Amino acid sequence: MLKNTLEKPVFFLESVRVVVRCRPFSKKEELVSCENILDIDDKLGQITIRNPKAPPDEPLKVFTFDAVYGWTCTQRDVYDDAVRPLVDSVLYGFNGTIFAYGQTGTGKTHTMEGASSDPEKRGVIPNSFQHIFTQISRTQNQKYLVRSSYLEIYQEEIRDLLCKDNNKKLELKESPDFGVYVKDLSSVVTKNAQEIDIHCKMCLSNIFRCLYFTTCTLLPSTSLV
Ligand SMILES: Nc1ncnc2c1ncn2[C@@H]1O[C@H](COP(=O)(O)OP(=O)(O)OP(=O)(O)O)[C@@H](O)[C@H]1O
Repeated sequence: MLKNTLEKPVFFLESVRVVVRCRPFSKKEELVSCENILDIDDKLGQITIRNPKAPPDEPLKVFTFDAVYGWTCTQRDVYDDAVRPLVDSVLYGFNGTIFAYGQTGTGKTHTMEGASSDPEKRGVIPNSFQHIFTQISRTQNQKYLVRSSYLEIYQEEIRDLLCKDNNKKLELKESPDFGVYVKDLSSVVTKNAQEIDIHCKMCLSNIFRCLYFTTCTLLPSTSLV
């Protein structure tokens, strides 16, 4: 009997988790002596914000999240804690989305893409590709089909970044069978992380982005026991 090496993932109790990553000051912010107004408590998942212009008796504003990551957190820390369990559950057959949100310059691209040349600086996207294909290569009694799509949502308009004519605006639809989907969005079958990387690089030159996400569909097919 062939052994299934895919471990049952640790599921989060919540179906939606909100985590916050606070980036360090940029050189420019240091040069103009920006003042830190945040206090991060990663054990409690809390961020406390002090309004520097407020009178001293004004209460601090405290916000609680599922997790918070301070400026010393590495790309690997963020991946292992916030993303790895979700990707594991996708490999187990569940749907999962990782969505980066924040105002310009807050670190979405750094967190999601990072610098692909340095393994320590790789972000969520390349790390999840690596994770998915490593796990697939270790699984012996299950076959996977990985399809990748790359799209941009900018000012309410959806563009297919794998399509040469990406000026065509796509529509968001809902079907009783698949749920919400993007009509006519192209997808390519990908066999390894490098192939996805090549597709992403082709797409990146076309991006003028405000928000994006990638989707990977994993379709377990025949189970060989
Ligand atoms: N955790 C971090 N550690 C070190 N540098 C960071 C971190 N997060 C972001 N930066 C740096 O801060 C700058 C802005 O980050 P980034 O480009 O990722 O922001 P963004 O949210 O994607 O902005 P935009 O919406 O304008 O594209 C970059 O120079 C990036 O390298």
